[in-house]
Amino acid sequence: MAEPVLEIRNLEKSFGALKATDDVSLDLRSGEIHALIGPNGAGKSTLVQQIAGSLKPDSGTILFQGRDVSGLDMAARARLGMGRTFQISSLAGEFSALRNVMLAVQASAGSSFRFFRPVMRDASLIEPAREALSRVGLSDRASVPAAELSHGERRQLEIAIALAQGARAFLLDEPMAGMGPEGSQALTRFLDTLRAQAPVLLIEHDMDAVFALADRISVLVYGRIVATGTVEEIRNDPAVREAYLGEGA
Ligand SMILES: Nc1ncnc2c1ncn2[C@@H]1O[C@H](COP(=O)(O)OP(=O)(O)OP(=O)(O)O)[C@@H](O)[C@H]1O
Repeated sequence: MAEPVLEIRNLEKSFGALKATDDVSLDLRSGEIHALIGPNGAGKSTLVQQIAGSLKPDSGTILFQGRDVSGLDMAARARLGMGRTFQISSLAGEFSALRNVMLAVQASAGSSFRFFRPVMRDASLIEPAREALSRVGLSDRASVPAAELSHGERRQLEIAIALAQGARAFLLDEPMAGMGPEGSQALTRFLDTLRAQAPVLLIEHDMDAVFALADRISVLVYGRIVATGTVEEIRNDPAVREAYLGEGA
């Protein structure tokens, strides 16, 4: 079995009397999509924020590529290769897809010494940016302004940026949000190819996407993981059906 890239051990987080994260342990292995599902308020966002480093756990450990990152802030974790795309996009809409990647690569490389060099003529930025667009299948959209890309293509562009910045694993928090059925299906096809480049911890309400993509699913209910297993195991788990999926799921 593949080595875990990300390992969460015995994580705890309370808000007053509410245990939002209750002794959560899970891992993300190389080459897999591991989906985290659960009803509204189960604690998915709280867990993602702790993994990304924007919220401090009360106790527990987070290992990334074997290294304890529990004490590191979000920027430090991102520098180690924890990629995260946000529900609110930070793309510059008027700039081309290629330029968005180049600017991000320049920013993450610490660009002050390049201050006077026009970004679009900087060969050291063009190649990695083109390579990143190719890795997400956006090569033929390189010159299109980000604002003119479809919702799903913008997600792909955000992932290209994270890859260009050295992402080794992804935390994707509801990537299908706000998409129609066609967009979701196209993004599902893309995410299916992404696992070969970097494993994905996928938080998603769209169960068609989860069942189509997940190698494993963990089910969170009231802050606790009640089951982890394959799609088949989770579909057939009586406790999961009762707690979450409901009748006829
Ligand atoms: N900063 C906070 N202060 C107090 N309570 C909070 C805070 N953040 C989250 N909670 C509570 O913790 C619980 C888990 O919330 P969280 O947003 O993590 O759930 P979720 O599974 O992401 O829900 P959704 O699917 O609706 O996004 C909820 O009861 C929520 O009200």
